[in-house]
Amino acid sequence: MLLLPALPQQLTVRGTNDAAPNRLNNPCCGLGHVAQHSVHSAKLQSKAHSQQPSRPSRSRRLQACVCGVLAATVESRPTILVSEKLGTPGLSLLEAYGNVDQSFDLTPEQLCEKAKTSDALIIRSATQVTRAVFEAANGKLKVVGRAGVGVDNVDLEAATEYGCLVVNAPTANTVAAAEHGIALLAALSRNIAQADASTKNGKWQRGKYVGVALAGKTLAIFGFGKVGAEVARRARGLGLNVIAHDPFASETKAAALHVKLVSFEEALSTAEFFSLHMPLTPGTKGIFGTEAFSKIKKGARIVNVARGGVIDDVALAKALDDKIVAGAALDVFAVEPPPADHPLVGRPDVIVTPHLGASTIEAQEGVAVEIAEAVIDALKGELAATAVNAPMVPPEVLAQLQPFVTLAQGLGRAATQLVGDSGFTDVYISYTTPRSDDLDTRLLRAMVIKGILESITTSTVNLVNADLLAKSRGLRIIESTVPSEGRGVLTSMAVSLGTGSSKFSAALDYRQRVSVAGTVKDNHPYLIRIGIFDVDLALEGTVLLCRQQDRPGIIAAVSSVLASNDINISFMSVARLDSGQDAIMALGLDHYPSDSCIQKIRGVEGIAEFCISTSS
Ligand SMILES: NC(=O)c1ccc[n+]([C@@H]2O[C@H](COP(=O)([O-])OP(=O)(O)OC[C@H]3O[C@@H](n4cnc5c(N)ncnc54)[C@H](O)[C@@H]3O)[C@@H](O)[C@H]2O)c1
Ligand SMILES: O=C(O)[C@H](O)COP(=O)(O)O
Repeated sequence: MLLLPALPQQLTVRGTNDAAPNRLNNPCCGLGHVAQHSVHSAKLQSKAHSQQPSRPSRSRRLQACVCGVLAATVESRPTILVSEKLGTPGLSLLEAYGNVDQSFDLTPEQLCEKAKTSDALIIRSATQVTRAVFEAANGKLKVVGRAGVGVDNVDLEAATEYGCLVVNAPTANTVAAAEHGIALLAALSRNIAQADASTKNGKWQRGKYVGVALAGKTLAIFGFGKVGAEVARRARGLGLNVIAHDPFASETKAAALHVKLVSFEEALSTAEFFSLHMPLTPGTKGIFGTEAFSKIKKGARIVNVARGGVIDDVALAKALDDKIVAGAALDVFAVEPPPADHPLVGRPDVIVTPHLGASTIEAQEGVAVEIAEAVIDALKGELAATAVNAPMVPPEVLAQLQPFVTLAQGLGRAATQLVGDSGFTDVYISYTTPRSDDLDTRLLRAMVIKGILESITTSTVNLVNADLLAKSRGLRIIESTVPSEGRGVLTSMAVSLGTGSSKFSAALDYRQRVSVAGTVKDNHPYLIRIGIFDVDLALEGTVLLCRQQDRPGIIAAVSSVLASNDINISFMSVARLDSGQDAIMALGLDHYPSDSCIQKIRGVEGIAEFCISTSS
């Protein structure tokens, strides 16, 4: 006997043959007859008769499907911690949806403490969201929203491990950053900041602050992404010749802006001005170091509105001392604010701004709205378009896959519940689909993994971390598609686990894998195969699965035990290999049977094995 762990949804088993007589409502009423009829109906086919249980509305069920993807549903008003100044329009959106806690300048300890009770955290660049924050939150934190682009202040690995979605606002401050880059470029070429300070100091030093022209010079952009491209557009308007280095940029996009893509070395040796616009990653950290400055064109000027860490400050100070670099304009620093003894901040050949790239009224309103919407969507369980640590599923794909999300999770769970003591590492997921060539399986795969892992780990499993958790537990996911007729996205799905043993041996297929298959009918998930038996039962509620001899009386005996324990049967499905051979029966139960009832079922003659699956 096997008592299967709980399914998370409160659902009830039911069948599809709605026109069939409703005799199973009361197991004392003709159950044996109906069961016998079903058994003899077809070889390896089951007949199903059902009572329609009350169920959640379709819209609620679909909402639950999507919420399950991110496990980000929040029952009451969510708590949204805003740890840095956020534009008013974004705050208004957040306040309409949840309880907003605006707490600025938190110490790391205070942030951890607040994370324990916050569903969402909204930050800019000053808040360090470390592993400790996710550890303290322990799953409570569903989403971190970065009101801006750079997420280098968020430990993405830890966020993913804890199933916390990270979203950003990648577009609203692009122009502001580009404009700041251009402003610094102009200021740097004409000594604006130094001349301003000198003049305000009572001096009139026209000879000292002679600048250099931009027009006709070459600007090298490092990082030809959103900001880099906008800087290029503006720089060309100033008469600069623009080249760019970006290993991942498209030639077409560059050509459209009349920008030549070049190697790192060529950019260094060719340009008079440098503007940095790449993200801070392990690959770009300190990329402007001693070696780069040894190759740079003498007298170059550097603007950095990207991230402080991409420049090695000591190496730049040396290059300035050696007059290899003529000047620098820095908006960003490896540590912000920079310490008093920073090697660059106090120099007369360096101008600095306190990370102002995104600080225009327009950009701040834009990022605030962009991030508020993304965070609210995530809290509602919808997939955010600006997810940083989760696959992006386009809305149209999501709409098509929604009905299969519950099925995928249910199959993963059902298969896992049927595994014996030997465990498993190989997970085979097969999609029968008319769209075998372009089916995006990431969402369904994540939900199968969620179904599998939920019963064996305390970690939150969702679309964000499913693949990672599967890998960390040594699971090997093998996906395949089987072409089918039709126009839908999917006909059916099967999940098989590579294990030699099952607690319910009828669940083993011909390859000795625990195997279940299912489909979606009228937006409800159904099991259509267990092992080598075809069945037809809704993947919901409490189900009693029995393997028994195919002979009269057994089904009646089991239902009589249930009836004497006042357990209503809502649905049944019977399948057999051949007349007189093994058969399996699935009974939907309104209640979970008591221990004594289970003992009595165990005692029914002819029952070889049975198990109970329940959602409550
Ligand atoms: N100072 C500010 O206030 C401010 C404002 C906005 C953005 N930023 C920063 O500016 C940078 C760019 O932002 P974005 O929105 O354009 O990002 P983006 O992702 O659109 O562009 C970044 C580009 O850098 C490229 N890149 C990656 N590695 C590279 C490498 N080793 N060498 C050259 N290029 C490389 C990428 O291919 C990409 O095209 C980010 O670091 C962001 O945080 C700063
Ligand atoms: O990455 C960004 O978006 C910029 O660095 C802006 O940072 P901020 O929001 O702290 O101004």
